[in-house]
Amino acid sequence: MYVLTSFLLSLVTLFLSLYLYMKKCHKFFEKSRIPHIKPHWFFGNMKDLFLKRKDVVAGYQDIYEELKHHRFAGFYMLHKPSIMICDPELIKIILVKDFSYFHERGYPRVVKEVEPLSNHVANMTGDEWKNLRIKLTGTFSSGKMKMMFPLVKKCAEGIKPALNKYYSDDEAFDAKDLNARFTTDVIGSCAFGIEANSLQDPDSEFRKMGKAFNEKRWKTSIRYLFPQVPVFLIKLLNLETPPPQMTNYFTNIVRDMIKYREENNITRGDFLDLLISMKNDKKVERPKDQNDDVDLEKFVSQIGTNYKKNDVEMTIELMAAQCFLFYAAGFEGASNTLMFLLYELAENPEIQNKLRNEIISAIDDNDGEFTYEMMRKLPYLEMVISETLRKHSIALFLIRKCSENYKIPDSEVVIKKGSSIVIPTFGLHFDTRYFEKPNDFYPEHFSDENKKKRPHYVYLPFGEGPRVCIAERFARMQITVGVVYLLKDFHYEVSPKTKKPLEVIPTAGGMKVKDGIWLKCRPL
Ligand code: HEM
Repeated sequence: MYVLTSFLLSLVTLFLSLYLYMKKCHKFFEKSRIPHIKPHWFFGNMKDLFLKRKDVVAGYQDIYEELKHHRFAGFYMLHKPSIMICDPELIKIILVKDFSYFHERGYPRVVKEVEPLSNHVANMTGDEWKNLRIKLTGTFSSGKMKMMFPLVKKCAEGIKPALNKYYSDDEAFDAKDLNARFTTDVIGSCAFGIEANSLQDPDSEFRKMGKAFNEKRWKTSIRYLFPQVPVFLIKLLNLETPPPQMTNYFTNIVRDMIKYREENNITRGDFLDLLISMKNDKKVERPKDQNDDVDLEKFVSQIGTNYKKNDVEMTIELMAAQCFLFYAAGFEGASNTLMFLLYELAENPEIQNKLRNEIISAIDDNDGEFTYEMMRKLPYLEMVISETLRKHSIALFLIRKCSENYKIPDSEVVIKKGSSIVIPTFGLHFDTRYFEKPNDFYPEHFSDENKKKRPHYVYLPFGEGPRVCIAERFARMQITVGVVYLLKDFHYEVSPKTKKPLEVIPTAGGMKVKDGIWLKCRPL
């Protein structure tokens, strides 16, 4: 009896302590005088999400719908307060003008000694990030993209033979798998300088390694939940991202490739070449490029001058990590955008036909050749890509961590150092104030006329400000080339195997579609 009473008393005390703690945390917005949604005492504003009554996308959309008429407002992830910025002008101030307060995303720290491949520019912070970002920004200029165009095109030539395997026996194919293999070949060629050949051989070693990395993203989620987990536990529980055998595999490719190129004086015009030239010319702080359309001066002024400018030593490990970036930060974005685009075209045959006509007549007018310059002459394709990136944005939201107490302009509210800021990409992309038909696939959202009508900073597929996606040009080029090669020889339709509605799950790497997207294709 005594044991039972003590047990019950302990339970009640525990529950009461938890209740009082949560209540105290949930006073934050009230005390700060920030408008917010009334929280549940335990779940905060995440009740439907935690009880799986709603998926993550729908859950966040509901929060945005409740908050969207405020310039900024608060919500609680369990006990943790987050501030959502809804006003486009304020979004601009936070992402660009007052960037120096918001230069971090608050990602879990990288332990360089045990996970050197994660030591890439997307994960870096402070001066380390600034110095490397300045150095790498020029490697994604239009001039450099023109150099990489033939490599991407060569990979895209593998799409036709890969698809030919599917239409012959009238079977549906998985658009997710096909585009993942194309993206893998592009990463192999442009970042690592190898022929990955995964379009023809789905079991190629390079594809298997990349696939394994993307499937292991749940480990990243654990690191988000426990950002300060000690190194010995990371090792003990195998939480290194990526795991050691993957680190060895990708680092060895880079090491061997650099040695081979240096010994044989070989250049290919790829990303690795650019890294090698940085390694060998330590004094060059930024890549020199006459053909550069990257405004580095503006970029440097945006990131602020209060940082220690230092040259970066390009070690093999650091170079390997930047090559791996194409997997870690770029893979899901590029391959998913192509997958969703194909799905939307299969669902919307009129759009598909209009797009194909544009592509085929541009190629015909150019003596049957698809060239880099032609990419600018495909306005409808650009609209279709932009609409795909709106409706199927890879990121549910952008995040920033406040690095110093920050007074929100035209308000009395001070955002405390360490607070999380959420910019609701998805919410903005589906807001009828900015996009007339948010739930449709409607490329006219991106006609010149409609673009002019919208405020800036409501369309954010690649983010904005100095921490914007470094590779937007590369990603757009890869997607454009991919779509040209997918459409010029084949027509796409939904099949009885196509799952509707699609089950989309946001993960640390981007949106994932459960069970793939099964389509039918027939040759033209
Ligand atoms: C369609 C394809 C892609 C999409 C939609 C996309 C989108 C994004 C977004 C939303 C961000 C966050 C921006 C912010 O916080 O403001 C980002 C960051 C980044 N992306 Fe991409 N991305 C794509 C492809 C790529 C590729 C191919 C690479 C390859 C190198 C890449 C490299 C990066 C890097 C390095 C960052 C972090 C930049 C920094 O912190 O300085 N992305 N991307």
